[in-house]
Amino acid sequence: MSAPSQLSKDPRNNYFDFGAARQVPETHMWEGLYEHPVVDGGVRAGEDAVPVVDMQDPRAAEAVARASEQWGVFLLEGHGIPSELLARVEAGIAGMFALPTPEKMRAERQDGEPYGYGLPHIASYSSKATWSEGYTLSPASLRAELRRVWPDAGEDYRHFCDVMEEFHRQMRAVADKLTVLFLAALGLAGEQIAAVEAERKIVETMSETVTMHLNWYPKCPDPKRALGMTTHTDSGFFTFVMQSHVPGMQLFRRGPDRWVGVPPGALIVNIGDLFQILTNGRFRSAYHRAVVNRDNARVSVAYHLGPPADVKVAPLREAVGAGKPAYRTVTWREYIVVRKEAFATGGSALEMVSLSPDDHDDEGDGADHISEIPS
Ligand SMILES: C=C1C[C@]23C[C@@]1(O)CC[C@H]2[C@@]12CCC[C@@](C)(C(=O)O1)[C@H]2[C@@H]3C(=O)O
Ligand SMILES: O=C(O)CCC(=O)C(=O)O
Ligand SMILES: [Fe+2]
Repeated sequence: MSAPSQLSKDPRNNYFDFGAARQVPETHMWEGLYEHPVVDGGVRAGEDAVPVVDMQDPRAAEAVARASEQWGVFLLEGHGIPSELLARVEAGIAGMFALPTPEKMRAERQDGEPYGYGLPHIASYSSKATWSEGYTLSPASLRAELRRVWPDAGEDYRHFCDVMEEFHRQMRAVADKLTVLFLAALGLAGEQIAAVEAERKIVETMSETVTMHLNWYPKCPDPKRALGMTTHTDSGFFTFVMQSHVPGMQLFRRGPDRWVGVPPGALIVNIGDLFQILTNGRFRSAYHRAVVNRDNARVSVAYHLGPPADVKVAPLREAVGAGKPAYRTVTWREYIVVRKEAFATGGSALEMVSLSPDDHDDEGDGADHISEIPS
């Protein structure tokens, strides 16, 4: 059985015990994490303030368009998910990761398998290990999946499944509403969507393919040298990230190069690479990473939405207009392979599927295309 990368780093016991670590070992020590300054992205941060979209605002679609074009990320308010549910999700996840390692390892994700306990794909693309644990789940197979952790299907199991299913139900409803806002932001009205096969397929299938990735970032004795999640863009259409009360997500922005700390509390929406392709580059995906801290362990949940793995994604006719498609057609499955290559070369996966790489301008403001993964 092959172990997830971070778990295999310590040859003495085959997993790394974060709770017992008094310092960051060489295996988990990253260079150059603070090459660029870190600034606060709170509401009063002027041009560094991460955009906020209130779903209840009659002009929400305009705000979605602006934020998706200029940042590729926004904080979502007015979504109606009770904070009490989000607190239960957080407590449930913290409880699951607090289980003894051998119990979690029963659900270890196997090579080539999409779901299970273990670090995300991108963790295996770096030689250094991250200060985190992960669990990837499909809501469709949640109960069967979690029986691997809790074979007795007792009270803890039932409670965790109930909480995560309720979270999924509510997130799915928010995703449907946000999809309508995204389409309105692109100038596509309901009748047009129904009439155009590609758009109809996207709207209908997106919430069937949800993947949840649970992240656990333990307290770290030397947080400036360790990293919770490697710098990346999400690859699907869009992702919701719930990061409760402990901050940790940072966004990379150009002009000047800096990391913007995302304030905790609200639901975060990240535009993914396939959405950038679909909108012919109008909406931009954003590089982000997760840092760790000394005083608090942190939980986050990423709720990834995208097309079925083998559906072809190409720039929408309406987004291309009289211009040219900026990207070739790709499936999500193909794109994940391209992204792995991009990590190996330090390049940009979007650029690798771009039809006119020379047209990209790498200078300028934060919305510009970034052709290398920022360190
Ligand atoms: C649906 C998915 C998006 C994801 C790959 C995956 O198949 C399941 C895990 C997701 C995740 C979570 C952490 C960061 C990320 C880049 C990774 O390696 O695994 C994302 C993937 C993605 O957005 O490409
Ligand atoms: O934990 C975070 O803040 C980031 C998580 C993330 O980017 C992801 O799971 O895709
Ligand atoms: Fe992400």
